[in-house]
Amino acid sequence: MVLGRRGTRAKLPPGPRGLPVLGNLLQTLKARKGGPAAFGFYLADLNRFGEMATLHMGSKNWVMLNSDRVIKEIIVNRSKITNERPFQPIASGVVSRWKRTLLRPVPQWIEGRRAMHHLLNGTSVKTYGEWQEQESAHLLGAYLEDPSKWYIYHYRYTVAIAFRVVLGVTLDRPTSDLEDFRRMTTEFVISIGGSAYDYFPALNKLPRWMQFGRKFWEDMGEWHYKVLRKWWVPFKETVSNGTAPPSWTRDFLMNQTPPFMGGVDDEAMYLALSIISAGSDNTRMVLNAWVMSAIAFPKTFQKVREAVEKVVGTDATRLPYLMDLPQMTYVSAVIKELLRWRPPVPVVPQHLLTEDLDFEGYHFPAGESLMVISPYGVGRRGFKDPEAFDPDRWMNGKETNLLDGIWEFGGGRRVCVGYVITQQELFLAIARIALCFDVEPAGLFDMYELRHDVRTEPFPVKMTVRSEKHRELIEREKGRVAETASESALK
Ligand code: HEM
Repeated sequence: MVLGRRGTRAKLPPGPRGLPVLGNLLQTLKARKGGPAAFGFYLADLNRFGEMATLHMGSKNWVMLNSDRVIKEIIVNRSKITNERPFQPIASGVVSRWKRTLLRPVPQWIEGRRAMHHLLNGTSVKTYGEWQEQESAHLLGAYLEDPSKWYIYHYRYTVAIAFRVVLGVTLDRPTSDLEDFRRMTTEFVISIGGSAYDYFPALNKLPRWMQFGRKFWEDMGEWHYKVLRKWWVPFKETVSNGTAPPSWTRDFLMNQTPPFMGGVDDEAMYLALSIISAGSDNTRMVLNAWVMSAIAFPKTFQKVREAVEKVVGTDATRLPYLMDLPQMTYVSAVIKELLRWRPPVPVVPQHLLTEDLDFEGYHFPAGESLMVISPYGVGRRGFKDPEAFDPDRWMNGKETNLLDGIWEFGGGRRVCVGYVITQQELFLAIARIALCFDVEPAGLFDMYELRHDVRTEPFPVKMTVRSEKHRELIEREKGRVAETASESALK
């Protein structure tokens, strides 16, 4: 959809030289295929062109926003004209049936966004804190039982919280379903900007037999739909037979007058499960990155422990709770540094400009300029020794404001709805694990290789409970919350 004035001549910031027609498309996709580290270096290198750099991506122009200042100016201060999404017939259409909120154009997005505010506003998020404390106690319990599966538990922990927030019930899905759900989320993310059809929308008008590679995306979309139904139908049955406990999905989403988006079942399913999918995978990647930081920079791990013990004491009598978050500022600084150091979302989904914009000598035409927040660009600009993991760089009095200086959650009207929940669950997991467990490398590792997509252990780590007293502390807390959290799901 193009809402702005068209036909005006662009004057765009400089960028790397590209090929005729394809522009920088192949070099960008090649960098992305090289894995998060290679892609990160590629994106960070665009800083040499300045606070903004242009990538010509087929028929589209990505304006990479590399500094805090220009992101505030363009995405936040001008959010009225920068909150649209581009037309993406594959990622949004074929793979998502036009129903995933993240990529929807404004007219279809707005109602879902309002609905999500009911779920994730400041007051509701406080209620979820108690559940997060319960789920994190089970995370520690699972670590005790079989520490070699730490990476599996990270995902269970983040899904269990999102599942409960959205559907009101404790997680009851077997590991195989969780694997499918994770794979679905990863594939969706890869589909964003992953297909030639989204860079050259004209290709979609070719006769069907000439649309090479399209079947791959169609099969993906079909499979995603099946996975979503497998999670949704049992929940819907509990709503129908009156056994579903109160939840936002049961009481708000499925019970709107007039019904949400016309009451279409798939609408509610995509919205509810998209929140679980968005809410779990990124957070688990940050937790894994924290484990990497702990083995690569053990002094920072030690400092987390000291910051926690300064508040809860050194005698293993109590765990940290959410009420401790304001005092444990170093833990908050660790979270910000993780988001800078290893951003799980290397490029924020593109924001389409809907009115022509003249900005600092450049002219960005509406409808064809895609404003792209670049967490690697911002996170590598003006930071001393940016490859080092150094939470102290965030100890500036604004540690607990996760959005200050961090653009990993996007910005403007599309900003992530779940960042407060994320902050709470990362805080609990990091503070509690650092208090109770020793984390050491169990072999060779490369601090750039987080291997988020593998099903096995991504890098070799040995987790050991610190002492008998810490074991007892975990057992006690686990017993206290046993009736309420997803204990069985953590097995
Ligand atoms: C480290 C954790 C997370 C990261 C890095 C992250 C990142 C993002 C980003 C970059 C966006 C798009 C923003 C934009 O376009 O400007 C987004 C949107 C979204 N996020 Fe998050 N997110 C995280 C955690 C969560 C959690 C915990 C939830 C829910 C419980 C959540 C739910 C969503 C939803 C539903 C959207 C789409 C919002 C819309 O369509 O308006 N996210 N997130």
